[in-house]
Amino acid sequence: MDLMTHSSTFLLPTIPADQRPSLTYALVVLNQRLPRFTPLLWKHARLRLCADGGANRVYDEMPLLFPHEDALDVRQRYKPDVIKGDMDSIRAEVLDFYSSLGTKVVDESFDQDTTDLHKCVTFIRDYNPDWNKSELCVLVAGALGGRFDHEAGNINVLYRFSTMRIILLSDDCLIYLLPRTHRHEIYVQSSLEGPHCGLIPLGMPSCGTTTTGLEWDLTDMEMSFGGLVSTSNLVKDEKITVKSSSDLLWTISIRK
Ligand SMILES: Nc1ncnc2c1ncn2[C@@H]1O[C@H](COP(=O)(O)OP(=O)(O)OP(=O)(O)O)[C@@H](O)[C@H]1O
Ligand SMILES: Cc1ncc(C[n+]2csc(CCO)c2C)c(N)n1
Repeated sequence: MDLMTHSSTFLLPTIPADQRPSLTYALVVLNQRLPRFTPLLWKHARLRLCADGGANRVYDEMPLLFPHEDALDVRQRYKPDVIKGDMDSIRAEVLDFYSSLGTKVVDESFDQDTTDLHKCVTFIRDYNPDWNKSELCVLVAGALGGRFDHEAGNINVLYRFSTMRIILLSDDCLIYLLPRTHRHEIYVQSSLEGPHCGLIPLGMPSCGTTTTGLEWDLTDMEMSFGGLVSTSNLVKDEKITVKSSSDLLWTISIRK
């Protein structure tokens, strides 16, 4: 079984040259209060998208993160490459502003069956055939801590695109999928994340999950909703390992 390694180095100001693995980041900004570290994610990303009303957030809230700078300067500096969605939330002035700066606008108002995040992930997946898909990582800002139907839709995107690396982020925590096809090593950036963490068997039970590096490790344990779900667990070691018979969600808190 192949190994997949994970590390939240995108939360560091500069990504160490020896980071495991070296990833190409794309950022999707959703229509939720911008996490405070959004400018950092923006800097690391090679492609920046706003999902529909996410563009309002960049327009309204990026200047608030730089209170000593002129708002227009900040808006021009943080220009999304793409705005994609069904366009029922973006304000006309925001659309005009970014269109005039050259942002690509993809209006998919005809599709009322997939979410704006889903539409953005499709764009990223198909964007550059030269990008190695296993090294592509989608960071999603503002994915958690809001309306529960949206949160569930955002988590569903992890399952719909289970072969892509996608990380849902809020100010408080991050979530990603650990596919059952791999064994996993998670290198914890302990100055930035932890100690609280969880392993959640959403969608399907796990017949057997084994971990190392946690306060409450699992040894070939069954997990399911209605049965065992590992919440309020704690990171013990710098390296966590996980092997499971089913896909699991991994979540870890982000330090304030
Ligand atoms: N409160 C929220 N919590 C979590 N994610 C959100 C929230 N609001 C929006 N999002 C995410 O941002 C994306 C864009 O938001 P936007 O408000 O433009 O979507 P929408 O489909 O128009 O929403 P609505 O259901 O209100 O019509 C959504 O697809 C969703 O992924
Ligand atoms: C069974 C079912 N439930 C809800 C929706 C609504 N919906 C889901 S995604 C989306 C687009 C949001 O930008 C909308 C309106 C649907 N189509 N099918």
